[in-house]
Amino acid sequence: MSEPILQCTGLCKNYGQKTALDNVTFSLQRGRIIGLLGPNGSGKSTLMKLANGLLTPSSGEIRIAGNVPGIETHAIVSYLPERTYFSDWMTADDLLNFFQDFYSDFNINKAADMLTHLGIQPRDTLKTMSKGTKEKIQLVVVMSREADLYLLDEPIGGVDPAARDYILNTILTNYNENSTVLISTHLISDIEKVLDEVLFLNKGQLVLQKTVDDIRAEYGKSVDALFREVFAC
Ligand SMILES: Nc1ncnc2c1ncn2[C@@H]1O[C@H](COP(=O)(O)OP(=O)(O)OP(=O)(O)O)[C@@H](O)[C@H]1O
Repeated sequence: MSEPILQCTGLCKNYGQKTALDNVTFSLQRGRIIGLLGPNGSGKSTLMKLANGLLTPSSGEIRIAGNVPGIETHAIVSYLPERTYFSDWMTADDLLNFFQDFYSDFNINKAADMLTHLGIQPRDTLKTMSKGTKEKIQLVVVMSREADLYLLDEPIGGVDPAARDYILNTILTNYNENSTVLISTHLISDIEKVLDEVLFLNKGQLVLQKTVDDIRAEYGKSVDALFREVFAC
């Protein structure tokens, strides 16, 4: 098997006394779309931030294509954070130019086409846009990079169901067979049709890593149904 695009070994992250990730070990291969699923506070965003080098592990390690997160990995990872970091005065056009300046793998024509398709005006500022529209723009720019690994932290939470389908198709059609997409979400039933594999996190521990096909074959259930059973309150 080829080198994993992402590998965690005994990964732990504490915030003071609070354990957010507890001895997490798994690896992800290239060419897969993977759902990172778990209840509130299970450690999904923490894992995404560690993969981006925004946090450092308390112990254990996380590697992207064999490297510790840093300058080399930023060049191959496209990250959609859980919260926007763009300024309100920026227009959609500004954002495209910003990405083009920052990332040599950014395909500005692809991004512009997607914005047109979504009916987003290039001269509108983020300040005047709805939450869902802002989310769409962010996802468009993140998916318009030719990255090896896309880390999407809650990409469709504020987007209406019709736009969700467009966005999922955008994800499917914009990644190539050597890339991997890791998506954290609570909207499992919307997203499971595009997933190859899922990771279930519970209280910072990895409790399941399986392909969607295996889940259907072994449990006779959808991922959504299995999630509701495993995490029933
Ligand atoms: N900056 C922080 N300081 C202290 N504790 C934190 C901090 N960030 C996260 N935590 C705690 O770490 C745990 C994991 O949080 P994290 O945000 O990774 O979970 P999550 O699975 O992304 O949750 P959600 O689905 O609600 O977004 C939670 O118990 C949370 O309260």
